[in-house]
Amino acid sequence: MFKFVQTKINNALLNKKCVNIKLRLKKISDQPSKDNNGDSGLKKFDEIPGPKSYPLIGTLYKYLPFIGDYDAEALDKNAWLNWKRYGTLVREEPGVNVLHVFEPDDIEAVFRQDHRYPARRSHVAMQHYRVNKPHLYNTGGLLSTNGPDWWRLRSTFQKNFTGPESVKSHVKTTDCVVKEFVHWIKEKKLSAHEDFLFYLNRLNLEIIGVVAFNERFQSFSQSEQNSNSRSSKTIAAAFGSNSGIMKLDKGFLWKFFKTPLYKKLVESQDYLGKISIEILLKRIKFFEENKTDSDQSLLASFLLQPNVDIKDIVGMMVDILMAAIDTTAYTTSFALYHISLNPDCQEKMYKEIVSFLPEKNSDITPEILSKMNYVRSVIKESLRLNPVAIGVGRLLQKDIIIRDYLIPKGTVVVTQNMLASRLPLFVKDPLAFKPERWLRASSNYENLHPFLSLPFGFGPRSCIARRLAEQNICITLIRVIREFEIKWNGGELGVRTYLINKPDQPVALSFIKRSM
Ligand code: HEM
Repeated sequence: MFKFVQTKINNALLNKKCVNIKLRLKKISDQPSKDNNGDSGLKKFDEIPGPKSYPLIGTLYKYLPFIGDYDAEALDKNAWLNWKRYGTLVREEPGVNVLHVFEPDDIEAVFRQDHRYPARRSHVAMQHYRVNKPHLYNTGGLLSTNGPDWWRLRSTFQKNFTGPESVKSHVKTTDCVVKEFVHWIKEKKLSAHEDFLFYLNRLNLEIIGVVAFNERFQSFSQSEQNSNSRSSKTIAAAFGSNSGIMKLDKGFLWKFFKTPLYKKLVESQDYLGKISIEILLKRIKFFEENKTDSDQSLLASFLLQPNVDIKDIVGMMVDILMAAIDTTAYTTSFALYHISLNPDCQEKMYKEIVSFLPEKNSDITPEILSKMNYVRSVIKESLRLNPVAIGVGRLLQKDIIIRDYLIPKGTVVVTQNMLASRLPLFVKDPLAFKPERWLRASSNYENLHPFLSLPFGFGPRSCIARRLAEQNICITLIRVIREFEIKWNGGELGVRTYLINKPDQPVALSFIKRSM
């Protein structure tokens, strides 16, 4: 239904928007120029259209049940209402000044004017928790820290994540884990309406366990499926941390007393901290007794780095557990959803995979991965329609100019990439799943705006593990489609936003074994 209404309104808006976009393509200067009277000639932030704001509560009433028509867990739908009602730039004041930016040219302008230490206003309560534990943490961690402290962390750990050789070195171990997973699906005989997300979470815990820490959680074993097991509690603690972040960021009561949501965050962070320290001590002991080059994990590379602070490593380990499991499991869920609903795409994928892996058990190598163009375009297309983040958030470190408006330092800018990626103004037939639009060699290639789909963010603050995450998803899809034909058993899959976009109903799939 939502899809239908969206398409109708999109079409009605299309002509108007095309005229607007041509009229307003103006060059953006870095600094506001002032005339002799000191008047910059720029419009004020308050003049940007948006819902009415009241003293003290700002626009928070829009999120209240019965009174407001925004839903704190449906940010994609709020974005849609904002775009429909107010246009390309929308001002909101739910406690802080927020600017929603919808068009790719404007999104580009935001990033082009970003500070050298791009900042986000998120994970505020988690930062509060960590800085109050100075025996364990030096900072709030990479996710929540801003300014020079953030850069110190980022530059310490970046090369371990992003170096092409380092990423490739994880292909073999990841493939081993995924092969086991595929074997497990064959044995398990999943029922048609079971939620496959439950198992994708386990798979991604297992993958990040070996890649990041050289640690197997054995989360598919009988005992680990128990809700009290280490795997189950780690997955729950990662979700428990992530799911409260957005609401805690909006609120402030937790600063004065421990609200139930803050308590949940504390419990989850306590658990992730405990697990990280146990693994860290185990690795340090291992290195004392063995040669270090037998361990290719990220943690080994952190420990081998000169002058690295052990408390920064603990923070990084907890951030990895928080950032790796849900994001990758949700992205894989949406990719499987789209593939299963588009049999032609599935067949093309299968043909490409078989051409590189003629035997089911043939090894996946970095060279093979680099040649799987169609599979990679499937991932891009799925992330266009279903990015885990609705867009990218930035806390402005200086005044910037967008479309003749002066946007003051301190404003939270949210780029609305998910919504923009679903508008016919920027993409042909936007709600259709067409991986070919990403393939230069295809007649259906579209030269999409480079700032339209940004599932991993942009610039120096973008996802530190992008290559690793893409590689993990690619290996998972290759192994699943090589082994099974998949079918979708559910309805239209939407999202609920708990910081990131989670499937709003069970990921219900059938797996039909392929004969060869
Ligand atoms: C499909 C999977 C993933 C997606 C879509 C994703 C997406 C994102 C996005 C949108 C950001 C914010 C970027 C920005 O502000 O410009 C981010 C940041 C981050 N991601 Fe990922 N991510 C994924 C997987 C992972 C994994 C597997 C890890 C860890 C192993 C990870 C660790 C991080 C960290 C630590 C940051 C904060 C970086 C910083 O602030 O400097 N992510 N990710």
